[in-house]
Amino acid sequence: MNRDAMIEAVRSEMPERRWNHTLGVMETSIILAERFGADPVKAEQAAILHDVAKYWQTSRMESIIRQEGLPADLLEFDKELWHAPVGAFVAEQLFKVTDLDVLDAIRYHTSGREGMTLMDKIVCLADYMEPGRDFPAVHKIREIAQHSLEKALVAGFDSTISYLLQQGKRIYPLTVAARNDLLLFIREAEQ
Ligand SMILES: Nc1ncnc2c1ncn2[C@@H]1O[C@H](COP(=O)(O)OP(=O)(O)O)[C@@H](O)[C@H]1O
Repeated sequence: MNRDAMIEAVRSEMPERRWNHTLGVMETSIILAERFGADPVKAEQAAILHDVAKYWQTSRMESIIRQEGLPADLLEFDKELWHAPVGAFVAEQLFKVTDLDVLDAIRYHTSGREGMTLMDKIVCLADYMEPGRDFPAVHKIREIAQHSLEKALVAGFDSTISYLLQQGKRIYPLTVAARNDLLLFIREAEQ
């Protein structure tokens, strides 16, 4: 599917507010890709599709998770986490995306994972810091992202984890693994 058709199809899946967020993630993903040496075309494609399943009914997402063998442990955590792996499934099956870099960046854009690729990091960070975002740590995250993708992402995960702790909610383990791994990556890069 070409870029314009993809944009129109994704746009029709969400309210205008969320589409504006997607536009922000597209713009920010391109900037980060250029800054940190990734392919901006792939980064933009992952950004266009990252929230494609965000407004799908819970029951529809649950069926896909169960029937398509997506990680079953997702079902024990906040439903907000489901749209990312379901989105990767939709990108592959309905939008015919074959590039694993793009599919994984969609799949892990909310949770992160151990061993995040450059593309995973870019889309996940863009989701945190696109211009429409407004939460206490966002200014700091944008500032850190001027020089370090990994440090900015750790700051993003820290804000999510703090929020979840404050709310007494469960933390999906992939996010903890992602944060631990990024801290190791940063330490090794500085040695
Ligand atoms: N690691 C996690 N464990 C549990 N819940 C999470 C985790 N990461 C995100 N969430 C939940 O998912 C929500 C939405 O995340 P995200 O998709 O990044 O937000 P948005 O809908 O603003 O794009 C968070 O506010 C939080 O409630």
